[in-house]
Amino acid sequence: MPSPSQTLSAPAAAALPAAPAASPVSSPSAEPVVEVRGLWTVFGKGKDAFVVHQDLDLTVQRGEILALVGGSGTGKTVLLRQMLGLAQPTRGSVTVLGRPAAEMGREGAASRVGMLFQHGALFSAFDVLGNVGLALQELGTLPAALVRDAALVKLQMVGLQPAHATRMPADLSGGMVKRVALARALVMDPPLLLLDEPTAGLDPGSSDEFCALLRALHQSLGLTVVMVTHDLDTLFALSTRVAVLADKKVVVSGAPREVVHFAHPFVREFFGGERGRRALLALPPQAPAAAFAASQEV
Ligand SMILES: Nc1ncnc2c1ncn2[C@@H]1O[C@H](COP(=O)(O)OP(=O)(O)OP(=O)(O)O)[C@@H](O)[C@H]1O
Repeated sequence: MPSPSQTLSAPAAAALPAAPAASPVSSPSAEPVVEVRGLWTVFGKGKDAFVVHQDLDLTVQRGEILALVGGSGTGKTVLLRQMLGLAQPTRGSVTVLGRPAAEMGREGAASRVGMLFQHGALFSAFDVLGNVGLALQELGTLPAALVRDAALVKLQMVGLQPAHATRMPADLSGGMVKRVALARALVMDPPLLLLDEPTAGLDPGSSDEFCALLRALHQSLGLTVVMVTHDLDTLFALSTRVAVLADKKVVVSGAPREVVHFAHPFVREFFGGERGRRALLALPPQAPAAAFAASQEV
């Protein structure tokens, strides 16, 4: 059993059946997309200071789908916001594609990182096409027709029709809101996609469909994905690696079927029980990405 902060590495990986050769776009390579080093996040000051992250390290390699899990308030969403450059570390660094995330600026962020916020966070005053094309329109450098065409392409990519383009967010189903939000996140073709509870609020059928869409886009676009999820079905359906946030840092990371056995109260509580067993049993005998994910560094 690995010690805290340890990656489930070579020995654990060796215990797994050999993974089939993965396609080039989805294979994690030794090329970090996200590097978090010595991260401290402290809110408040003096006697009110509240430490969320304490000397946290995390590396996300190209092509991974990393699931970040942890108890409520452990700083998962804050960490995503730091990767997007929307929140600053108190100390330490968060680097995306070799540059400090905080220095990306709004346009730079949109072309490097796409974010799917929990519940979609669509602008209620704009129709579907307006929401999807917003980041391109804000650049101010493209003709309106081009922005419209690019947004239509992205709508199609997420399985929506041109007929949906003029609908308002209030007239969309939960699954459609997620798809529109995903199209918006991908409008500038970012290599990194951040997902905050991607299937929250969806019924099981819509959740499965959305997972299938995410898997297909990860494969076809060669995306690197970091997702926060409490949903075990989503975690096991998508992730190539799981990182557990507890005690203010990443206490373990590795292939999903390995991390479930890590001795930590949160891991026992999160993966234990009937739901965890069911989700684990539903895994194919050799999850394709599991073996190579097990050898990644935390
Ligand atoms: N801007 C802020 N100012 C002060 N405290 C904050 C701020 N943003 C987040 N926090 C606090 O930091 C902690 C971590 O928040 P975060 O939303 O990242 O948790 P989480 O792990 O995503 O939790 P959950 O799973 O419940 O969504 C919480 O206690 C939250 O109240």
